[in-house]
Amino acid sequence: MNPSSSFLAQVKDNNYFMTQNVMLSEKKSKWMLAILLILLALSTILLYKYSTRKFNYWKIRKVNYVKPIPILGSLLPLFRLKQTFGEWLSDLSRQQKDDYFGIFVLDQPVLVVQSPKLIKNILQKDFVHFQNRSATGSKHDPIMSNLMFFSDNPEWKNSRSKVTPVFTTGKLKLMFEVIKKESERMVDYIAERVNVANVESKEICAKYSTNVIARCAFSVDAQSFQSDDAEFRNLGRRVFDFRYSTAFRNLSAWFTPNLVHTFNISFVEPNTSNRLQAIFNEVLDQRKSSCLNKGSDLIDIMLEAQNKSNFEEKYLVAHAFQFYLAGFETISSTLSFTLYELCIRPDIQTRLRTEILESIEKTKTITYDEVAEMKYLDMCVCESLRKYPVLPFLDRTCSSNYKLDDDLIIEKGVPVYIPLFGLHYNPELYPDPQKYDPERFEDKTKINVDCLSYIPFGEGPRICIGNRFGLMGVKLGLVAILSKFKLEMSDQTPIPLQFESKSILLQSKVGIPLKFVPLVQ
Ligand code: HEM
Repeated sequence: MNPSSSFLAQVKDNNYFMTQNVMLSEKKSKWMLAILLILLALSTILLYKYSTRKFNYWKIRKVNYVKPIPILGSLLPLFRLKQTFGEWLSDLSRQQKDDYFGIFVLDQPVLVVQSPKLIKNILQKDFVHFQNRSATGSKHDPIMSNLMFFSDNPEWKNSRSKVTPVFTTGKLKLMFEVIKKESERMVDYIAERVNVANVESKEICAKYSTNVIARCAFSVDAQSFQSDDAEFRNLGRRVFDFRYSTAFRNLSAWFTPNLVHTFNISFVEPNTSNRLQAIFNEVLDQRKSSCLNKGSDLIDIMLEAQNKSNFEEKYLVAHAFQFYLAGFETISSTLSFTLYELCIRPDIQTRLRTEILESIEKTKTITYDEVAEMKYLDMCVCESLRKYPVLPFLDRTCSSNYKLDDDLIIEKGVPVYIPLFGLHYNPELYPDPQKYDPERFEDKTKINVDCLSYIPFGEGPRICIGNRFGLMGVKLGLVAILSKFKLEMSDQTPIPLQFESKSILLQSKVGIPLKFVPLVQ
């Protein structure tokens, strides 16, 4: 055979084998693709079946409910990030006229109770069935799992009884002086920014509340007014910023408690949490080895409690942590929302300032008792907390079957949400609810008598433990600011105010820019 024809035969053979191979691998790929598609279809069907398996829950019980979709349940509007969870629940309350209705948080049936009478039963009268929240902290995280907010009975009851003595009137009076000093620092800081348009008042309030909490819970001077980069303030920014990862952590605590435990999703990002713990441990060690500051702050009060009873150190850290988490954003938001309303309602601002200045004029100083006696100040703060309840919904889990009314038994394990924001904006309870009107609280004896319609701090045995401390921080901040400055709107002061949809707490989307004008020019 001539060499060129043998070469041609070889090439032909090779081509033949190559074509065979290509055909074989094409066949293989097609099979693989088919198997993949079948697996995908099967898992989609399984996922669909699994995520919708409880979707008849409310129908069977003849409870009106918000139609769910697979995987997201009733939460689709929230994923569009147009509203906060509190506003969404409030809208639902307006649409659903019944005393209660069902929703699905992903695949979990949840009962939303909006009748003030039934709310009173759940939070107070029949508390024994609703002692725990549905929100949770990861059980693998020694701090989060021991936060009072997230703990279940009996641990909760034990912590609550240990921490309650921190907030007696005597102790609050001691903390009053510490807070007053911080309010004076805030005034000095504002004095350097007067007559300037669009000063970010929310940031000023956050610096103030950070200093207050750092002093009262950690005995640390946070120095937030000295530097924009102060460590404590930065840690606070990271806990409540508007990043998607923060939203994921926060929302998981309420909406996917099982995943929180399985994947150890911490409410606070681990770096921030570790740093706060390290600071607190340092302070604790210093305090144990010194005899300074006895009895004036949370650490001393808790060390005292530890000496009296068996109080493990991990609880001390968790309580200081709790103080920081629960206290700093709530105080700064309530204070800044009040500044916002006062700047757009100069008549209310003037009336409040008159009360404050008259009170200071009498004694030339500000005392705990005087602040407690300022009636209009109290009315304004109450109205701020009605319009801006920082935690816009409450949650409980039913711990044993409970007869809600003649038509429904709430089963053990079902979460119950109370749409606090919706309640506070119900026009039947609060006519013209968008209006900022402190007169609603002229006579507080009429509020919450037979039912619960005003609950910015929650209610019942799990009511906010720091409510008097929080009110003191907000009121002292207002007294300090209004006795020195007039508040005016700036071109960027948002009207109406929009809330940040990625935050579980009520926060303004764009901060609260306004102008401070000195009273004495
Ligand atoms: C204006 C300020 C504040 C507001 C509006 C506020 C609001 C709330 C609300 C709505 C709850 C849930 C209550 C419930 O489920 O019934 C709560 C719980 C709690 N708050 Fe506050 N809070 C404020 C300040 C504070 C401060 C300053 C502290 C700490 C020092 C604090 C510590 C707590 C704790 C530990 C709980 C959980 C109580 C428990 O489960 O027994 N709060 N707060």
